[in-house]
Amino acid sequence: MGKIIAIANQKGGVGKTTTSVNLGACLAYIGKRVLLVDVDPQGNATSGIGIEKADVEHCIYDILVDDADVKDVIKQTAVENLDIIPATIQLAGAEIELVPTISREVRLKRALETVKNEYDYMVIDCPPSLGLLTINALTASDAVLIPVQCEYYALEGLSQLLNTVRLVQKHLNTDLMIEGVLLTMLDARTNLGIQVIDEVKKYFQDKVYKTIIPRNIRLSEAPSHGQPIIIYDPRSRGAEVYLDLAKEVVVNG
Ligand SMILES: Nc1ncnc2c1ncn2[C@@H]1O[C@H](COP(=O)(O)OP(=O)(O)OP(=O)(O)O)[C@@H](O)[C@H]1O
Repeated sequence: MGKIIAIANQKGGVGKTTTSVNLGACLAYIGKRVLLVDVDPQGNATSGIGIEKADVEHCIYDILVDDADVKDVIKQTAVENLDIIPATIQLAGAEIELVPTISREVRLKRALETVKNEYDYMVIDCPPSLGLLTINALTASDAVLIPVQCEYYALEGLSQLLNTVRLVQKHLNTDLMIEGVLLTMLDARTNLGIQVIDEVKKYFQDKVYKTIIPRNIRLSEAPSHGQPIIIYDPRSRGAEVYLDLAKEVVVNG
């Protein structure tokens, strides 16, 4: 049975999509069968892995709102072992359209269960909010990975996220675990980065991944080429660290 990991933090621009795409691609690179699930209406994971929006006939919206069969929505990517459930801007309406529907929080869970045996890992890219889309992702997942950007106020807003995780654990998904906290966009030239690392480790202790993602220009260029870093520039520091993260995720079980 595949492990489902939600990449979540309601703060914008902390590295959720970069981590979803590159963790997914690196897990695939080391031979795991991976499904990337784009639950962000911005659809950046979809375009970042090289899927043209114009080529997307069905997307995650059809699964969540119209009960479409997951198998009809999954697309292969150019990366071996890596499939995707794409998102388009149509998904922006789902947050509101789902409100009056039956079992609105468990729709993604039920859908992913139908293909869970076909993958070793499913990685869900969440939107920057704690609405119904993120709740669906947390309800469907075995674990949540929280990217935290190495900047001032890094911990700000995390108590809201942790509160949402606790509510989901209590009411919707008792099995949900905190997979780990990932420090992202570290600028090693500043003392600030080191202070943030200390602060986050004090708070989350052994939940913080050993792998820390530095700021790396190649990581920010790769999405515009529709490629994960492991394909775009396999020798870059960015490729190295996301491969380290994939291995850490596998070792953690
Ligand atoms: N390690 C890194 N080094 C350099 N640039 C990065 C790195 N990680 C992310 N970025 C860039 O920072 C921006 C925000 O990253 P990303 O889109 O992954 O964040 P996000 O949390 O998914 O954002 P949103 O909340 O909008 O969904 C992007 O332009 C991305 O290319």
